[in-house]
Amino acid sequence: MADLWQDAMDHAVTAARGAGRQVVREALREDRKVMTKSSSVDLVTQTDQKVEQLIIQSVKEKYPTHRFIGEESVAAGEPCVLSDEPTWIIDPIDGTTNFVHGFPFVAVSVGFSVNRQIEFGVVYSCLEDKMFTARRGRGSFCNGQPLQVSAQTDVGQSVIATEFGSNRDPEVVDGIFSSLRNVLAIPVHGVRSAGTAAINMCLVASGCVEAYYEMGMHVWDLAAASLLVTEAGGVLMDVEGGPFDLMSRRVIAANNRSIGQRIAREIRAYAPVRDDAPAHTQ
Ligand SMILES: O=P(O)(O)O[C@H]1[C@H](O)[C@@H](O)[C@H](O)[C@H](O)[C@@H]1O
Ligand SMILES: [Mg+2]
Ligand SMILES: [Mg+2]
Repeated sequence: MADLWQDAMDHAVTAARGAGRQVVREALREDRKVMTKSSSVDLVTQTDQKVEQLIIQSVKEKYPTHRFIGEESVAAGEPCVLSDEPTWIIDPIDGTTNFVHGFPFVAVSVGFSVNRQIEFGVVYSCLEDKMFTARRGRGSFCNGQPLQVSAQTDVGQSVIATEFGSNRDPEVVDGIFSSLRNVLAIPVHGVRSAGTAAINMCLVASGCVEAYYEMGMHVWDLAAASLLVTEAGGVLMDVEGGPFDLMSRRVIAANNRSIGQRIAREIRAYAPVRDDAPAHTQ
């Protein structure tokens, strides 16, 4: 059967690869002017803004009725609304801190939802030149090769990915370290941070790490890569073990439910302001 969204997915792949190769990688050769958003450690550059505008413009020309949630557009005051309408969910640079410092994990992330369900996800890891793609019901791939989550069932034989985020509120930082301590003391083989939610989730999809958890990231960090995880056979859940909610800013992505639930028991959960809270949706 013909795939209704194949053209759109092809467009996302071309746009993400083009932006990653021609804009992000080129910008890494030059001085990067760094600006801040919500705090002094929440970074943004002109490259983030340029990539987002390039992708949105190219999509608008082809699909004038489609909607957008873009990280830098929301930062500039655009609403963050996930409706039933076809919506492109864009993180122009996932891993901006990495980008600023030349730490080599930087991704362009493009998710696409219809009826609040992710139809396809595209994550281009710019420096690794890896194109991660997933289409709902049709599997996950890296550079065209199928992906499968790890078969590990013993959490004690697992590697877990997480991030420290950009919230330096002492209570939030204490919670992060308390969770990290508990996870390490399970004990697991190790804990890793790629510096980007999207790449951490692609690592789960690739079978390199068994689970990734974080609180405080946003819908644009998760949208595309969430489908990579499930289409590779993994599961998504809330950090307290309940159903995953794309707008909640909380996630566990795991290779299977039992490892996900085991990690959930160790997390000191908090509730960040949701992406669909009124201040973000007007
Ligand atoms: O702002 P960008 O798009 O680089 O994304 C975020 C990461 O993806 C988070 O996992 C991570 O924890 C950081 O909060 C980071 O900001
Ligand atoms: Mg991001
Ligand atoms: Mg970003």
